Amino acid sequence: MTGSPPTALRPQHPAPRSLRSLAEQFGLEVRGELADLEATGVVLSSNTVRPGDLYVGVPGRNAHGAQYTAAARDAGAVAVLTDAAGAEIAAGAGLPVLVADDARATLGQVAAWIHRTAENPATMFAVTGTNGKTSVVYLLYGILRQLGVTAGLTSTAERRIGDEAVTSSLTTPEASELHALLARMREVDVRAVGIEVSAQALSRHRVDGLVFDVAGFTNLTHDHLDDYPSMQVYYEAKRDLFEPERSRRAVVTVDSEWGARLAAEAGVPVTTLTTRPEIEADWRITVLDEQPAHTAFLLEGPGGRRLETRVPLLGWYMAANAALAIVMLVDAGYALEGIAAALERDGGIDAYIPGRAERISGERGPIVYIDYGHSPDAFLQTLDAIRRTTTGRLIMVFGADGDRDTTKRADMGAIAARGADVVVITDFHPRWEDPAAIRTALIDGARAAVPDREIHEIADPRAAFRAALALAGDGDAILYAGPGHEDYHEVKGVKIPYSARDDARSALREAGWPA
Ligand SMILES: CC(=O)N[C@H]1[C@@H](OP(=O)(O)OP(=O)(O)OC[C@H]2O[C@@H](n3ccc(=O)[nH]c3=O)[C@H](O)[C@@H]2O)O[C@H](CO)[C@@H](O)[C@@H]1O[C@H](C)C(=O)N[C@@H](C)C(=O)N[C@H](CCC(=O)O)C(=O)O
Ligand SMILES: Nc1ncnc2c1ncn2[C@@H]1O[C@H](COP(=O)(O)OP(=O)(O)OP(=O)(O)O)[C@@H](O)[C@H]1O
Repeated sequence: MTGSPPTALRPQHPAPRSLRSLAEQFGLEVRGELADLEATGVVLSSNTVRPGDLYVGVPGRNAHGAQYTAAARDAGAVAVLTDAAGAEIAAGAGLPVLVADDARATLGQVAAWIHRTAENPATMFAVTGTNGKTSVVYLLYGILRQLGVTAGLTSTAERRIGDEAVTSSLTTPEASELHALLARMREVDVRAVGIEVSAQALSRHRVDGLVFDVAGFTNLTHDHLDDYPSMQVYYEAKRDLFEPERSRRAVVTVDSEWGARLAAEAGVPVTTLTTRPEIEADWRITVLDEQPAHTAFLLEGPGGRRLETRVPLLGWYMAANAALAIVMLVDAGYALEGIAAALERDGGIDAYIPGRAERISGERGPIVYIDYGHSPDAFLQTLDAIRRTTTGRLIMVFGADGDRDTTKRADMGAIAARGADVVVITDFHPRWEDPAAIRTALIDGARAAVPDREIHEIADPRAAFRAALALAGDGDAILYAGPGHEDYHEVKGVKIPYSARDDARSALREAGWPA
């Protein structure tokens, strides 16, 4: 990994594609002269144009992308693809214009064509659900490596090819970035790819132009109700992944009613998986042992197939995530016996998931977990998992996103107050909102649920974590939920450097504990 990673991974030896053929292939209206022009890439932002790229200008919340055609031209774009309104805007910029009815809806197929995604031999795995997507993608990646398979992934945290990684901005990249990433993976002979697919990605055409070999579903709980008017509409956005246009087959966790509905309504063959003894499913997970540093489980499937292993992470749900990854591999054609042998050889699953219940404390002192959970169910599950493996007190530090689903704040406060002995409420990406008002919403939720819970309100996250640490001793646990792998705080449009993991390590050392 380099010190200053590039923002996107692209093929280093792209094969040029004729723009005239592209226009014919996709029935695009051409304004201007294409002559023998060729494109070697396709991008959605003028800021990422490289010479030879096709720039795609789509309407956004703030601007029409066609407004940046001149900037794209100056950076070396050979043409612009946009809609009718964009074509008017781009007219004076001196680039040939390709016109589509809906440029964003065309982008996926165009990017797939330019990067020849259909010829990519890698097995493609998609993972969706409210919580657990990143975890499953890293677990797939880890197990594939244990099997000796060259693997890649894209997640909320990173885009990763072997040991090369860049930091992600979106959970699921825009289609232009995704197909370029897959082309780069093909150049280095990646044979299997795990792709985290958000509901927003499905709604916004980011995974168009790709048919996944196996799609996996974790769960569906309250989140993103700023983007979707109801849980039903949020569910429908996810369900779209489980249609033949997007996937060949699916593995669905049926612990929840949403999962059971999905298994019944999916348009592709479904294999089911559960952790609950009372639910019927093809595969069943039984948790055998829960420890702060690992969870052991038994996976049993059709025809008496079994696999007993452990995942180096806290919580029953990590066993569920690991089992989902294993069943997805089996459905893609990897032999369960081969997986079992590789895991046994290595003493269990070998995976590192940045900032997911990541233990950053040493052998002595309070156990400190930094987690990315920022939804009510994620809080519930992580608190429960820590409670089950901790003898001492449980102190939780958290805040809530500004300018995101405000309806979940009261629940987040309530769940924290019920699950933790002490709650420390702090700031977390206030963005353009008043941070004090966000804290108040969380505190009100907490007080309504448990009026006498010990609650501290400390705006500065560094001070909040140190206050939590001052209250903790050997045998106690601190859950700092929200920041996970992130290395910034977003305040009024500015990303201020802040790594909860680094800061918590420093705080532990300042307090005389190993970290
Ligand atoms: C609401 C939404 O989806 N917004 C996305 C959208 O931004 P926007 O509509 O504000 O874009 P805009 O600023 O109006 O610009 C319009 C166009 O001009 C282009 N432009 C703009 C400026 C410039 O100098 N040059 C240029 O080319 C932009 O790239 C864009 O294509 O297009 C941008 C470029 O692709 C995205 O980065 C941006 O995602 C934002 C950051 C976002 O937060 N999206 C969220 C909703 C999201 O997708 N989240 C899920 C979360 C998953 C989870 O938690 O599970 C995800 O998958 O990440
Ligand atoms: N299977 C699961 N069921 C419930 N909660 C889970 C599960 N897996 C993970 N979590 C919780 O959700 C948090 C986020 O996990 P993860 O990053 O894997 O989910 P995600 O779906 O990728 O989230 P995001 O889309 O926000 O990146 C974890 O730290 C944990 O608290």
